[in-house]
Amino acid sequence: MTPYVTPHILHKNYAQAFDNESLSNLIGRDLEYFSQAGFDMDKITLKRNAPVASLYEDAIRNEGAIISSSGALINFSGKKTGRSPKDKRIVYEETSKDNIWWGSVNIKMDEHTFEINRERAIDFLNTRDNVYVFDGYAGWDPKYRIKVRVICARAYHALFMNNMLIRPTEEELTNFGEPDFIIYNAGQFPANRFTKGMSSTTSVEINFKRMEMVILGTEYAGEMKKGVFSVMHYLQPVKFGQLSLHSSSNVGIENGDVTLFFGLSGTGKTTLSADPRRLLIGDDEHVWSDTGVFNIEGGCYAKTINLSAEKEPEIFNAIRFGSILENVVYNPVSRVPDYDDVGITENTRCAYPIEFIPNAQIPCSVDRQPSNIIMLTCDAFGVLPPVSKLTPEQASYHFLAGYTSKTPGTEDGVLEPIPTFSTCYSAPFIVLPPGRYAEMLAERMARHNVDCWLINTGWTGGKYGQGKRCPLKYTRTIVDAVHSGALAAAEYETFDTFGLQIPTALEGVPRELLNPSLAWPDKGAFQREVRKLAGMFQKAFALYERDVDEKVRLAGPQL
Ligand SMILES: Nc1ncnc2c1ncn2[C@@H]1O[C@H](COP(=O)(O)OP(=O)(O)O)[C@@H](O)[C@H]1O
Ligand SMILES: C=C(OP(=O)(O)O)C(=O)O
Ligand SMILES: [Mn+2]
Repeated sequence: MTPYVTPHILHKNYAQAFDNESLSNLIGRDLEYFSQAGFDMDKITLKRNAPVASLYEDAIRNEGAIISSSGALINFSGKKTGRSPKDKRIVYEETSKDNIWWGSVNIKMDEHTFEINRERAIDFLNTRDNVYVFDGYAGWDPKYRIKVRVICARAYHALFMNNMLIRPTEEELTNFGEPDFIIYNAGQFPANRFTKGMSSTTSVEINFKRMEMVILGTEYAGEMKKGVFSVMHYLQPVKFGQLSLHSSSNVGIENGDVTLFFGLSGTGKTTLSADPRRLLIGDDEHVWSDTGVFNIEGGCYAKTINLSAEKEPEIFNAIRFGSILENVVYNPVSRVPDYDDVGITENTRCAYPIEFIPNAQIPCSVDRQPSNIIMLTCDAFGVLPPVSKLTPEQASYHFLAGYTSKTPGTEDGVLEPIPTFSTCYSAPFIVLPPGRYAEMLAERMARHNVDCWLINTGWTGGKYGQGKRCPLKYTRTIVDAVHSGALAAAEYETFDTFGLQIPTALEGVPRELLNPSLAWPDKGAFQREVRKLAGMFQKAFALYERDVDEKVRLAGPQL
């Protein structure tokens, strides 16, 4: 079969895009690349940057996808419905060996095993009739962006990355050239457990020397977008000298003030950054550069569990033609999604292009330094106050400690909120030693005089199972007060043991909620949980103690 190249979705004139001459260029160059990589070009049909409509058709025809009542494509990722951190590895080679933070997060893989898995992925892709290619960018700032190529067997995965990467213009696509990073996604096919270094049939691996990623044995689409983030979390500091952030970001419509929201999965980055009073720069991955802030991605990946038009209208309305709903249960007659049904997983998701959010800042970058940093934590112990103001030392301390919980479903095997210390609020994606990100953050915060807030979107009035999660409306009121300046001007009291400054009053938020010692009915139980959590902080922070200033070490909880 002759390989063909389909026009990019943004192209206005299909007829022109099928013009033979412009196509032959692409085919010539791509043929060479794909043949060299081992693709059987006589057998497979390559679909490069295929139109959304045709990806819909293929996903429906070949993968059991369904069109939802609002036009989104409902897909299923199979057995894995969250990330597989235990099966994630980085290749140990001369460029990575002295840079990477090796340890429990970054498991070593040898170069030969990578080649075996890469070949296995390509062999699998060669058994398919259709192989999808999506070429796009990561990073909205042309100075710091990279070109990413995704090669996969499912139309669903191609559409997912069409939504999550930055979509090139027709001209950019024609002149795309060699990609900087390639993802081979053969997720339907297992890794061979007898291959040296494999511990299961799932394998997600990055090779920084080859600048390639191979996925076997998991079809969870989120692995690809977080793979791109891991690469940027490496390249931005190492190659460009810029700070990559696992954060969302938005900018004030009136005064152009920029806010970064750090947070591990499920803490509220996506939910809280979609704010009708502000323009959305991005919901998950950014770079704080010398000149401002830019988004790494071209789309958002929202959790849809218990989603409602009333509570989260921007996200609810982004679920339409072109969006992908992942593992969402739907009514088989009406095709209406049931966001309350967690029968498949609690980690139900929707991936949509960022322009589906009405007040998105496009291009997704600003030439302004941040004014506020919000560190989101989801405290399952119900101990931390819903908001506290951090000193620069406390900011460094909490960033390194990264205390929060893993939310159900996002990682394989996590069934209820599990307290965790996720350094830099991005442990599953961290590549370099945490101190490197923390130093850059502290330096930038000091240089630009940024205010920092710790916001607990987790439990209040009792621990998980007893208290309740901080109602979203109060968290939104708190975030509004950060932006209006009302919080900066508030009166503060000290929250003992943790030494945190908490506002004594804030309009729209009940007084007893602001101070957890008032919210807990059982004071003795509260004190015990405070001490328990403080002890956990101290234990977790021991890892970083030697590398930080005395002042930062003392900024943590004191028993
Ligand atoms: N107080 C709160 N603040 C933020 N999100 C909340 C709150 N209470 C409940 N939620 C829910 O928690 C989830 C947060 O997920 P999300 O914003 O996607 O997190 P992230 O983008 O950090 O992974 C959403 O389902 C949201 O509706
Ligand atoms: C997609 C993920 O991240 P987030 O929940 O931060 O969007 C993830 O952790 O798999
Ligand atoms: Mn998110």
